[in-house]
Amino acid sequence: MSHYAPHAVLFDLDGTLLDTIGDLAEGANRMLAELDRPLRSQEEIHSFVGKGIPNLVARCMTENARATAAEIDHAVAVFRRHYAEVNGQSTRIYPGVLETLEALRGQGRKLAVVTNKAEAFTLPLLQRMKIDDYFDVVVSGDTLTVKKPDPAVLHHACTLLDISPCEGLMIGDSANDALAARGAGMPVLLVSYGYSEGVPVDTIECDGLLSTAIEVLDHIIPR
Ligand SMILES: O=C(O)COP(=O)(O)O
Ligand SMILES: [Mg+2]
Repeated sequence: MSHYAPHAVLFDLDGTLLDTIGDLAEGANRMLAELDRPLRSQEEIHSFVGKGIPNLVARCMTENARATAAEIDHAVAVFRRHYAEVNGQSTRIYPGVLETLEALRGQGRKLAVVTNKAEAFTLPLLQRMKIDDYFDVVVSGDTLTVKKPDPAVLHHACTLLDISPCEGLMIGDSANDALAARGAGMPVLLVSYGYSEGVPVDTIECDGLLSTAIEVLDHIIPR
């Protein structure tokens, strides 16, 4: 097992820190119902999460169906209205996450969230789940004009954290996290319980798999 001594640990949000699928599915199906489109199963929506809200909405509208670009743009606005109402309602913190954040903080490491979720939903959700105080830096899906897997979001987070990418450790759940970290030159561990767009997580190139968040601590040299 590889061991790291990171100055900062950067976490993905959906599927890594928080189980948000119930609220994402509720927001998506309220949108589809309002637009008179066929509803989607939670399993389908699970495989659509990972590349941000516009991508989730586009996939809900176009997979085995047709929609114009204008219809998708309108659907994004409808989704955002519904998701704002349900964001956090059925969201749960994954087992071991609070203990892990506490331990890392206790070791004096900086913590960050780097998510593809839009900022308007990220900050209220962190507050609602009472985990916002753990994080020194939050980079959301629309903080820059690009999202994960573009490494620019990790470079941006590192600038705000005042570290170089090799002094960070990324914890994520999908190829978007792994590719962003690889591109930035940052080690990356993936949790096996999250949302990986229907791709088996053990087929994604990374530095190690975690079956619960607390296993992050096994990869870190204590100080
Ligand atoms: O909003 C998404 O599609 C995924 O968000 P995440 O980057 O926190 O997993
Ligand atoms: Mg994720």
